[in-house]
Order: sequence, then C-alpha cells, then structure tokens
Amino acid sequence: MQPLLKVNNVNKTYGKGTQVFKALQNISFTVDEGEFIGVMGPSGAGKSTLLNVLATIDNPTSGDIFIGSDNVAKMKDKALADFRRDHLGFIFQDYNLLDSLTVRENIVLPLAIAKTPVKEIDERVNRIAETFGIKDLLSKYPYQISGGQKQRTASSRALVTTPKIIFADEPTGALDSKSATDLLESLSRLNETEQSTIMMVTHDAYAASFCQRIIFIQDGKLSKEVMRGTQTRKQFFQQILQVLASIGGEVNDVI
Ligand SMILES: Nc1ncnc2c1ncn2[C@@H]1O[C@H](COP(=O)(O)OP(=O)(O)OP(=O)(O)O)[C@@H](O)[C@H]1O
Repeated sequence: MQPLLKVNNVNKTYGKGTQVFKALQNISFTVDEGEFIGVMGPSGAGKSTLLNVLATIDNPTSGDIFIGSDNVAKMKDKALADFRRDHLGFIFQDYNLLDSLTVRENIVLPLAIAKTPVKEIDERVNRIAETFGIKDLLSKYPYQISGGQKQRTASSRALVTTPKIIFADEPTGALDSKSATDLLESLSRLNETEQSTIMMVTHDAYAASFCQRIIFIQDGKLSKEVMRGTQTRKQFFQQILQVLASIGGEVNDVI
C-alpha cells in the first residue's frame, strides 16, 4: 500500500508571547491508502486539533502535510478551498445537515456544486444510500429521521464524492449504541469494499475497535500506536482499553 497521507513534523501553537500553548508538537506519521485509522487520547490531548489541521480546517504553525502529492500545509486559501471540496470528506458529531433539504438533496449537494451529470448523480446517490441503509428515507426531511439516520445521511454526503480521505470527528458521539454500531459497520464495509481511507477521532474504545490501527496522542505528542492485525475486534477492543488505562484516557467499557 502507498502512503496517502504523510505528516512531517507538524506543530500547532495557540496564542502569543507568554500565553503560547503548544497543542501539537512534532507530529509525524503516515496513513496508507485504504486504511481505517483511529486517533485517541485523553481530553484536551490535541485530537481535534490534529484532525482539523490535517483536514485543512485549521493551519499548522509549522510542518508539512502531504495528501497524495499535494502539500496542503503550504497551499493558499483558494487552492485549499478547491482541494477540500474535490478531495476531502467530513463527518462531524452534530451531522451538519440542512433542515430545509430532503435526505436526498442533502446527499446530492456536493455533487450539484461540482456540476456532476444528473445520471451519474442518481447512480452515486442510490449506491451510497444502499451502503448506509437509508434508501427508504431519501424523500424525508432531517426532522423526520432519527439521530442515527441523520449521521448515516451525513456520512453518505461525505462519501458520495468519493474523496481521497474522510475525516470523522467523534461521528458516534451523539448516537445510541445500536445506531453507533450500524454506522461503524457501514464505514468498515466501505473501507473494505471501496478501499476508502478513513481517519476517525474518538474517545470511545468500542468505536476505535473497528479501525485497523490506532494512534494515541498525549499532551500534543504522539505517544503510542496499536495495530489490530489478526486480532478479532473484541481482542483489539481489550488491547485499546489497556492502552487507555496506561495513558489515562477515558475508558468506555461496553461491547
Ligand atoms: N482556539 C484555541 N485557542 C487556544 N487553545 C486551544 C484552541 N483550541 C484548542 N485549544 C487547546 O488545545 C488543546 C487541545 O484541544 P483539542 O480540542 O484538540 O483536544 P481533544 O483531544 O480533541 O479534546 P476532547 O477529547 O476534550 O475534545 C486543549 O488544551 C485546548 O484547550
């Protein structure tokens, strides 16, 4: 597998003068194409900051971030906005759906902006709605569907443009356990069948156990890394709990 994401010596500081706070310090790692990688760590460790910097939502203070052959850390605003629209997908905890649009219209939005032909739009929407199990909901409005269904709609919208990489920040944070499992299984399936590259921040060991690899952040630095390898998901879950206990992260002991 080729590295798709290359992070070299990334630093992020907030504030100025004596008020400087180092949220990320010398972060370096790579993510292969087709990997499903998790980011974990104690509250305030820098997980969301890292995701936001990699996802071009925030600028690093220094360092390089290659997505494919493009160094997004050095890109200017206009090029960055185009790159974000054309190559990146986002899933947030609070869905960010537009209430005045149907489920279908919400999913179609990024394709319509990219002026995709109608026939192709129909094919793509049907396929992604099938993957996320929301085909019967396409004509409903966000207020008519559950939180889990909203998140599967938001995930469909993030993936319908077949982005190079999907960034998910606590995507199961607001979901009940059944809805969380449905979402995580859909993401895993997509990762396996379409080789989608997914990076997910989560504080939840159960959600993390669906990943192939987890990197742990502590005080803005990379501290540990674990691979699922040939372990079952339950064995991986136990391993993640052990690492969390050793670094003082939150432990969410459900399976
Ligand atoms: N805009 C900002 N200005 C100053 N400090 C910030 C800013 N954003 C984040 N921080 C600080 O940077 C550190 C990392 O924050 P971040 O949100 O990345 O942590 P996290 O690991 O995602 O935490 P949580 O699990 O609680 O969401 C925290 O100490 C936070 O207070």
